Amino acid sequence: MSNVAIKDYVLLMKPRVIWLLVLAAVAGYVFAASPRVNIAYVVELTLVGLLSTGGSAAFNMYYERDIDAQMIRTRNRPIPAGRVSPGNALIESLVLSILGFALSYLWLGTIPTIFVVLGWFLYAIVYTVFLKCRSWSNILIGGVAGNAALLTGWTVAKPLDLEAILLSMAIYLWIPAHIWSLVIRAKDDYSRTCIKMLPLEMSEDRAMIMVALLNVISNIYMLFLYILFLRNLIGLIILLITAAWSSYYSVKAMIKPSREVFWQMFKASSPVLTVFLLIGMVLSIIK
Ligand code: HEM
Ligand SMILES: CC(C)=CCC/C(C)=C/CC/C(C)=C/COP(=O)(O)OP(=O)(O)O
Repeated sequence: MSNVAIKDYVLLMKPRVIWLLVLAAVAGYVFAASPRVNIAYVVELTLVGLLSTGGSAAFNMYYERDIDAQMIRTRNRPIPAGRVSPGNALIESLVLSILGFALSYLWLGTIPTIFVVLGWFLYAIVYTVFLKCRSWSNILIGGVAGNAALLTGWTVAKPLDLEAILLSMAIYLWIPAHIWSLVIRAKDDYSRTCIKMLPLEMSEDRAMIMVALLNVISNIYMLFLYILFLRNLIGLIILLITAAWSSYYSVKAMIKPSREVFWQMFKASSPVLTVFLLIGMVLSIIK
């Protein structure tokens, strides 16, 4: 198999995206296990996370190959570009996913595996197959898969509890601004497809105000969690700076709305969640 082909089979896993899902799962574990963190579980969660989220992403690319061909952002993906056959992509998806589920059960146990399978099913089947072209509520239901990623890690160390749910809600509340900021910026692209997204069902001005506000609400919620659970001034200041940077784009969008500022908001979304998870892990271990 040539290097090009291997690269395309890796691209089917959406590596630019799933690394943060794996970090969410590892962070869930560290939040629950601190200060007694078992590196073996961190490695196992990383491998299970890569396999299961990568398998779900490959299934999404297989199932949505016709939609991907319609959007400028996605038409050069391996299947619409003709570099990987749909059949091979489906095989990769199923092999990765089943291996991920099996290793999760062997290494992590029943409850974490339930969250892995739940996350996979919510994203690959409920969101991708049933809702994406049927209702703008697709991300409100599919977004629970984001909770599942963090809860997979948490339940390796502790039973599910209110703290776990509140922490996982940082991801759930982060998703709408994360995806809808991209939808606003790529409105013409999305409008060519069957995909339903709330910003496409309302005036652009109202969509911009809604997403700008959701972005600020998501940032405030993450700061609230730090104050509630971590109470570390340095960590709070670091998150505050990151959240302020992200919220700056919301303020900019409110003053002078433009599609470009929503691209900047989208690109700022992952760093905010990354800082929240990373600093949260460090503070959990040292507190
Ligand atoms: C229903 C839930 C979600 C939807 C619909 C969604 C949608 C998207 C889309 C359309 C992209 C652009 C992909 C591309 O063009 O390659 C993206 C990028 C990304 N997503 Fe999400 N996402 C969701 C949940 C999540 C979650 C839960 C995480 C992590 C915890 C995440 C992490 C990322 C990252 C790291 C990127 C790359 C961002 C960048 O390029 O700067 N997403 N997402
Ligand atoms: C535990 C587990 C397996 C969880 C699954 C996690 C999860 C929430 C995955 C969503 C991340 C992702 C690849 C979104 C792309 O959305 P999209 O398909 O709308 O993006 P696209 O338009 O770029 O294809």
